[in-house]
Amino acid sequence: MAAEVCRSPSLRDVGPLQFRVLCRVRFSWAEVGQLQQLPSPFGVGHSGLIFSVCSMGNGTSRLYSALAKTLNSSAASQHPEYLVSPDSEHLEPIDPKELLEECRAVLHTRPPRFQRDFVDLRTDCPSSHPPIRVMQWNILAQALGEGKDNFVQCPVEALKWEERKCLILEEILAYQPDILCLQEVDHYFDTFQPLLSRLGYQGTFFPKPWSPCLDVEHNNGPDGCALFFLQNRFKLVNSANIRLTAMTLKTNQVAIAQTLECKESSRQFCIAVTHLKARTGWERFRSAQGCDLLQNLQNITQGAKIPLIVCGDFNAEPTEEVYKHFASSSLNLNSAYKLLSADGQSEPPYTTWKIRTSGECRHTLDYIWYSKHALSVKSALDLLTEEQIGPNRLPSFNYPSDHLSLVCDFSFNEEPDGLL
Ligand SMILES: NC(=O)C1=CN([C@@H]2O[C@H](COP(=O)(O)OP(=O)(O)OC[C@H]3O[C@@H](n4cnc5c(N)ncnc54)[C@H](OP(=O)(O)O)[C@@H]3O)[C@@H](O)[C@H]2O)C=CC1
Ligand SMILES: [Mg+2]
Repeated sequence: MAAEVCRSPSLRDVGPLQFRVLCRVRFSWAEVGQLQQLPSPFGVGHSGLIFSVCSMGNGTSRLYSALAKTLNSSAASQHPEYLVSPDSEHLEPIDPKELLEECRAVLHTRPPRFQRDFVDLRTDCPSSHPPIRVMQWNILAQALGEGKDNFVQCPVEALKWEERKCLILEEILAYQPDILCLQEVDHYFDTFQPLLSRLGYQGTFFPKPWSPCLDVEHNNGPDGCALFFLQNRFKLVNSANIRLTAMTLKTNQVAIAQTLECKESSRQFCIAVTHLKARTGWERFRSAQGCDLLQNLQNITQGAKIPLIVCGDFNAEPTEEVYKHFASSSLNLNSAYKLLSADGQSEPPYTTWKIRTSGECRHTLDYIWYSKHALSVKSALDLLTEEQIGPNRLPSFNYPSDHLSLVCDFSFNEEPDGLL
């Protein structure tokens, strides 16, 4: 194996502002065998890529250094390279405004951002503490967008990572969520973890065990779920990386669940992110994965004693069984985006809209579930209109993913005892 440290500027990858230290690792298939013996924080993708599956930071950097020393340095190879954890300890904080300006400079040839507004949902529940802003977003894995998804009306130039990542960052910087729940992240270590840590977030990544990204030539590693929270607002109480099961079988889908404590109020809550199995024909499988996730969340919230927020691309319309399991769970959950409808009972008409070879795919698949007695939704970001999305649908030069971001502001209800 050969390990080398390379330095590269930030946003372009990524611009002149920042300076990054990255560790680049190359290893042979023989070494992949050795890597399989490693303890759980590390995993090996089936194309021979190494990745860490635990929360990043100093601990992982140290683990990585230890790993590098255990491998035989004579066995250099021509096998795929993968960028492992950058050492975020040495990274300077970034001013979000400066990063936004850098993103806009990269995007100067693109059409302007779509305007989306927060809808005030007026709860009669005043809170003395600032709301908790949660963003749910399937950001579209770069390898899947370029190699698998077949977005037939989307020009390949619109998918260029150097610009698309700026559109993703711009969306995050525009809404400044306190908590960010992402799916299809295949640029965690080289983009989101280093940049978001410099914006004050603590991140965790859990890749899919057999990510379809690894089948794509020139992939950037596996895709998975990522969860980020602002360190100045929350303290991590505990964290669980969950590989979902279906009828007791281990599946390729994952979730992250973390218990956080608000620094202002000392109130605790659990936040979870997941991405369930896609495609028609897999409805029962998704339902079983949902049941497994609910069971895990029952245990983590001590039988619903701790308020819960679950964000996900469920790959299921509201008519599906998995949706009904969540809606009728003893965890007492409601789906936040229903509150945007006139009667508060209907999900939005779409959260994803794309054109594949099979035709137009317009579906409601993404949700933010919350403990309806313990939490209130103060406001929610409205969705893009059909006109904004345009005739070629998503992704596009204006919007980086085939899924829309969902953003909600939550507050704790005053007297949740016994009502969770
Ligand atoms: N070697 C092995 O033993 C195994 C390998 N694998 C690999 O994993 C892949 C499947 O993984 P799995 O996690 O089950 O994947 P999923 O079926 O859940 O889908 C993977 C991704 O494909 C996107 N997708 C959904 N519908 C379509 C479509 N019609 N066309 C193109 N893309 C679509 C989904 O995006 P969205 O959620 O946005 O809809 C999703 O991110 C296999 O193709 C294989 O490569 C899997 C298991 C075992
Ligand atoms: Mg997708």
